[in-house]
Amino acid sequence: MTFIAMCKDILAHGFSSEGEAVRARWADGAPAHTIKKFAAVNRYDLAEEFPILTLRPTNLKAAIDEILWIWQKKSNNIKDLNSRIWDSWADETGSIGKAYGYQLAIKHQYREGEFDQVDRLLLDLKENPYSRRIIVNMYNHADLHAMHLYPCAYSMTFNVTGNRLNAILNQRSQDILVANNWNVAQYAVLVHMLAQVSGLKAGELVHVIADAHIYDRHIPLVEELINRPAYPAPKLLINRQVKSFYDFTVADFVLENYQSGQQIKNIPVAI
Ligand SMILES: Nc1nc(=O)c2c([nH]1)NC[C@@H]1CN(c3ccc(C(=O)N[C@@H](CCC(=O)O)C(=O)O)cc3)CN21
Ligand SMILES: O=c1ccn([C@H]2C[C@H](O)[C@@H](COP(=O)(O)O)O2)c(=O)[nH]1
Repeated sequence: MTFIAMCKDILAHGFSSEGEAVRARWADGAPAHTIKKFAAVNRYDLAEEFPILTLRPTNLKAAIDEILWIWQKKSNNIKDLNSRIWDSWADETGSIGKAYGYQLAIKHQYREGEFDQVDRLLLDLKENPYSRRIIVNMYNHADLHAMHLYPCAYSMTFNVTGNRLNAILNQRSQDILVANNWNVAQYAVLVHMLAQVSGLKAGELVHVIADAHIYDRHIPLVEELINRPAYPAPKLLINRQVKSFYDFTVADFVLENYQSGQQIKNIPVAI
């Protein structure tokens, strides 16, 4: 299983940041050190199975809500998000700065007219699916100074092979325990959504993680987690009536037979 193999690799061969100056902090102010691996590359065949972790539950509804917040609502304000996961990075107005959804709402001039990056993507998938130029990129240097946290999952490259929509998710940094299951499941759902509204089938998701890390306080939790039994992948059911990307809601997704281990309660999140 991909997650277990990656964690074993990081735990056994990871490089420790002890002794280095690190940015992230624990709630008590202590530096949040990690052990990390450079460039974890994981492939998920979405035609084969839905890649959601079964060692512990993932709140898929909340993960989809966040992906819709970024890609569909194109919002950077936690008032438009139904979970509290971004609270620590929001200012008094609820904004997380010019990050994620803010970037996807910006309109750009193309030869075909003015579009934001999501509308540009939807147009390409319908009209020019075999293009090798279908990229969505949120890592905008001009605005980094105004982002409360630099985008972690920052770009997607789409590539259609036959009738299959494949995608590479580029992530510069990942908190493996808190966010790997979350990011993989939500981007897998995004590929399914885009495929459905473009008359395509979901193909492969390739997740490239430049800095794949386990925080020091997560090490015993990960060691326990990866020794649990895994269960067969559940089935993701999607409302096939939805024809427009902008019509999807969290209610259009149902996980059938999601069997998993116990939740790990109160995982500390480095800020
Ligand atoms: N250190 C760190 N790790 C992260 O994963 C992370 C950040 N910082 N900063 C910004 C966002 C916030 N992210 C988060 C934060 C918390 C959860 C989390 O607690 N998820 C729970 C339940 C969430 C819920 O039900 O509302 C889960 O079960 O997955 C997920 C993603 C991902 N990102
Ligand atoms: O979608 C996300 C958002 C954030 N993260 C993690 C990765 C890092 O642990 C922190 C960000 O700290 P940096 O020092 O900016 O790398 O947030 C994630 O895994 N997934």
